[in-house]
Amino acid sequence: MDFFPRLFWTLFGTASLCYFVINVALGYWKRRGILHEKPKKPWGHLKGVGRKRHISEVLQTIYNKYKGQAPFVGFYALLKPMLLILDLESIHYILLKDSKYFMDRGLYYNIQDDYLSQNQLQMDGPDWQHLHLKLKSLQWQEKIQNMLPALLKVQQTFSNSLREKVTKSQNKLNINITELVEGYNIDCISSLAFGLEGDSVRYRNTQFHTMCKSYIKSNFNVFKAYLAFCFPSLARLVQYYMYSPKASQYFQKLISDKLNEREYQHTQPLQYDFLQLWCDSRKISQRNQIFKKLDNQEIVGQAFSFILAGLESSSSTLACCLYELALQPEIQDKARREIREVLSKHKDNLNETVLKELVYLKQILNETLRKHTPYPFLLRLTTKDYELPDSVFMLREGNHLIIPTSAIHHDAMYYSNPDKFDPEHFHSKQSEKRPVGAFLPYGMGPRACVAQHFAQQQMLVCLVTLLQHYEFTPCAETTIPLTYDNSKLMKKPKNDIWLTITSVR
Ligand code: HEM
Repeated sequence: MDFFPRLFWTLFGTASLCYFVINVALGYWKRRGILHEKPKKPWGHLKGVGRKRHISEVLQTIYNKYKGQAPFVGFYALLKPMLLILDLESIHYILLKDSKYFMDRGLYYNIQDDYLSQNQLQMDGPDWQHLHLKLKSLQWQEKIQNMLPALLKVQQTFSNSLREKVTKSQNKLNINITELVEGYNIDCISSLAFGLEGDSVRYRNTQFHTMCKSYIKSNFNVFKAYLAFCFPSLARLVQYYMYSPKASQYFQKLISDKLNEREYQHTQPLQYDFLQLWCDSRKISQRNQIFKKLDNQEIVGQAFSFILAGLESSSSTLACCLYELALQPEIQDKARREIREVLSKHKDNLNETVLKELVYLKQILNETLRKHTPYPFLLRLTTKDYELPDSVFMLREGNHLIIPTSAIHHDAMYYSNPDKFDPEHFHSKQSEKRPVGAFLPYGMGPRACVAQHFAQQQMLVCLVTLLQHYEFTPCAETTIPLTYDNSKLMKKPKNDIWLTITSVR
């Protein structure tokens, strides 16, 4: 056959096959008779996401359109059918009561070829359960209080360096808040999880800092990552990996050196930290055969989860919080008054009791997590066919579920005037009235955030340090209103937040 007819039939055949595959894939909810949002070919419902729209906008639009009509509604992430859960009762069953059917997230991980993916956030099935049991046996949630001194040591360095910087500029300067709080969080991670002290206000370009910002491989491609999410077994077969081998090697070597220092040279840190907890666990587990000891690789994965799960979420929350306080000085003043009163009651000794008594500051933090929910949705995979109680609705094995936390946090049924930043939303009288599941910034159930208490402590300590001594106001570089970076799944400000910082007495 001549070249042109052959080319024509090849193109025609490929186009027909694509058309067929797209039609079959995007007809899934129709074939199952499930209420669904009509998809646009071939994007499903993701048209413009990543460029013009943030994923949370799409989820909120579908949530607002269908809530009250059914417990869930079907939609498509490109060709992948997904279910958006619409009511709090179903959420309660999925995350908590019947969580055994929804223990997985269905994210891609590859223990053999991508060591850093061996972390609690990404792993599923027996791999996750095995690690989860080992970590649970360490009772680390209970031990987090013992780590406050280590956290306060980081805070002290941060506070001293910042004071020096502000004093040098005649007590007032325009500052990149995003960088400032991110630096504080990196110092917390490097010190508590990797045993490496940092001082980000003075030294920003350390190797640790660079690796925290560049752990994704340089030729990362969103489309390939999407394919790995849809076809994980195939992706493992072709040894697909996401993390930069350089970052992987760096974190592995760092942890292995630090573990050697602590285990064989017996260099105990002055303050108890996560690395010491993992280190000690190896001695305990040698005696207790029920739980096998954590190996180096698992410790690297745990330490890395501080960066993967904790860095952007905490940094974005702190930056958004200071932005909101700069726009509403009366709320900022009230927070400062509370911090000063509580601290002076405890002779300026920042401790667990002080953090407990900072009721209004916690309202502010919760309001930030509500309005700027860093993880705008939770993800679950149905691992067994499941009928929602008292209904005719069936979730099939393999269905991916999305719980739209950000949309729920903006639902006027649960929060009056939801677009306004108002810490009174979390006044105890308001919170008590709210149903379970209406505030889920850290998720809920067995796969909820493992570090919720630690993250809250870390953010409160930072806010106390900043608000006690400084006032924050908008400056010429402040972008108002704040918009989110559409290219991220997380809700993270698009532009760095700049504010004027002024020393106050
Ligand atoms: C503002 C701060 C933070 C927020 C809002 C946050 C939120 C979340 C959310 C929503 C999840 C998923 C929950 C679910 O699916 O039900 C999660 C999981 C997780 N978070 Fe956090 N997180 C924060 C900070 C941290 C920090 C500092 C760490 C450090 C270790 C951390 C470690 C993890 C891990 C390991 C998981 C996976 C748990 C599992 O699947 O077993 N998070 N977090």
